Amino acid sequence: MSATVPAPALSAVRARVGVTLDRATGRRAELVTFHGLPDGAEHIACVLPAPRAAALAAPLVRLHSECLTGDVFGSARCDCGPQLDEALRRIADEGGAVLYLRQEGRGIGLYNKLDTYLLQDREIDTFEANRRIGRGADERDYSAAAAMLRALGLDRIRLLTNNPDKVAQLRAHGIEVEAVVPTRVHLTTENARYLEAKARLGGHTLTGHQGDLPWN
Ligand SMILES: Nc1nc2c(ncn2[C@@H]2O[C@H](COP(=O)(O)OP(=O)(O)OP(=O)(O)O)[C@@H](O)[C@H]2O)c(=O)[nH]1
Ligand SMILES: [Zn+2]
Repeated sequence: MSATVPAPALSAVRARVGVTLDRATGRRAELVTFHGLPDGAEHIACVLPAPRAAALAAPLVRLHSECLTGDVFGSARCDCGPQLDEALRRIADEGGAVLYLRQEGRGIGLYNKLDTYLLQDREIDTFEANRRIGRGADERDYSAAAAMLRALGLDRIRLLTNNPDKVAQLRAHGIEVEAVVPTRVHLTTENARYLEAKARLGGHTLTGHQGDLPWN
């Protein structure tokens, strides 16, 4: 009689690798990989343990959508680089996780995003530019993020975001978002048009800014 090999559990943790994060004040973290994520992409979690004083609050979580231009090269066209730094620092202070989601260009991919930048250079906003190349304004789906949170045992969280769609999608997947914590508004002259489009067309609630926002 042959033994039955159990099918691997859907979306389980594959490996936890210890690293020191210079970007988050030298704190130790774990980079976590997964088996069986619903979209098959190589999403990764960066888990930071809670310091003792913060251990009672629900963990603080950021779903960070990949932005190679902003995260790696520091492009000033968007606010992704400063948002990633802010998230790592705050989560290092409070305990939680950054899920680094491979959803470049709000799901359209890097080359397509760079094509839309050429359109944006002709005064077309970031959402319309996606549509002009035949793609959705925002194609992101957070079911993999929900599966990662579940595999990490993080079913009850505080979510660091200004994007209501992330909250709605996680809740629809059964993640208890106990509180929504706004990220700072990293406004510069170069990214002002991008942020204005997020607030006006993307439904983002940009409130965490000291002083008036130019589009209010
Ligand atoms: N298509 C497209 N994608 C962009 C552009 N600028 C940034 N992105 C992508 O947008 C994603 C970040 O999304 P945002 O809308 O800035 O912020 P968010 O993550 O939805 O919301 P927050 O949680 O509040 O930060 C990343 O995947 C970036 O690659 C752009 O001009 N066009
Ligand atoms: Zn960006």
